[in-house]
Amino acid sequence: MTSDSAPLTIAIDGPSGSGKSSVSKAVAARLGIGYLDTGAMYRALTWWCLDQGVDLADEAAVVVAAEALPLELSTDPEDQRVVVGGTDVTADIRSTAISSEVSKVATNTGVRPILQQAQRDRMAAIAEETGGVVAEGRDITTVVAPDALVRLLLTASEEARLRRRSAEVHGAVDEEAIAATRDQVLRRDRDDSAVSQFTVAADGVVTVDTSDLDFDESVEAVLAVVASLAAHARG
Ligand SMILES: Nc1ncnc2c1ncn2[C@@H]1O[C@H](COP(=O)(O)OP(=O)(O)O)[C@@H](O)[C@H]1O
Ligand SMILES: Nc1ccn([C@H]2C[C@H](O)[C@@H](COP(=O)(O)OP(=O)(O)O)O2)c(=O)n1
Repeated sequence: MTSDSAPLTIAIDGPSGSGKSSVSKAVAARLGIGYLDTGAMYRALTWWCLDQGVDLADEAAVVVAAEALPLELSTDPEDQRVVVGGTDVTADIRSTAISSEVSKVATNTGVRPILQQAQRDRMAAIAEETGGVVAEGRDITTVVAPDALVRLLLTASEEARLRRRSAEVHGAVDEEAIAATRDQVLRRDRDDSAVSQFTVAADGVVTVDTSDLDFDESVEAVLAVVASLAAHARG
């Protein structure tokens, strides 16, 4: 925590497979504060559009859907739940089907400000409720929360990110599994880079490269940066 009143706001960006979601959840749990998965919001909107028969190429229609998105998103880092229009889509939004389409929504420039404002509102509510928030995504350190106390870019080599996502999605890291993972990691990051800067740390953003760190070491590395910046803020 910083001073008694100021909430501990932590923004973490990075490419696919860098460990943002899992490390952010572990950090939030260790600090006893809430968690916001902004990627889940883009994924939930993608799922909602497909469920409602909205053409993802019809940018105006997707904006209308974004404004009416009936999204319930858990903020408990240890109990992540995503519900859209009463349907639990926690698992569905992580499917390859959604991963292969989500960039169409994420690169919709009419959608972004709607979700970015919703993310700011949710961050403020979570911080108020729990004393702080860890929010992760692609543009949190640069657009959504550029004034966050802690701003981190979590990155890793392409090889490490492909291996991690392949193990997670396919349960294997052989050549075939890695090849099947390339689109949802490397192609998606290329598409996403068109609307967010998350490959190079912006001014004031600390880079944590997890290429050669295991999961626990990654969590400890992030917690060390948080402790250092929080102490500095206390003066
Ligand atoms: N440093 C690490 N070493 C090994 N595996 C990791 C590491 N960080 C995350 N993982 C694993 O890699 C996979 C992808 O992590 P995730 O948090 O979903 O990444 P992102 O949210 O950046 O796409 C998950 O199965 C996660 O447990
Ligand atoms: N703040 C954010 C968060 C995610 N996105 C986009 C980029 C991604 O392709 C999708 C899904 O994000 P998600 O964090 O779930 O993706 P990864 O877990 O990093 O693979 O949404 C974004 O544009 N801005």
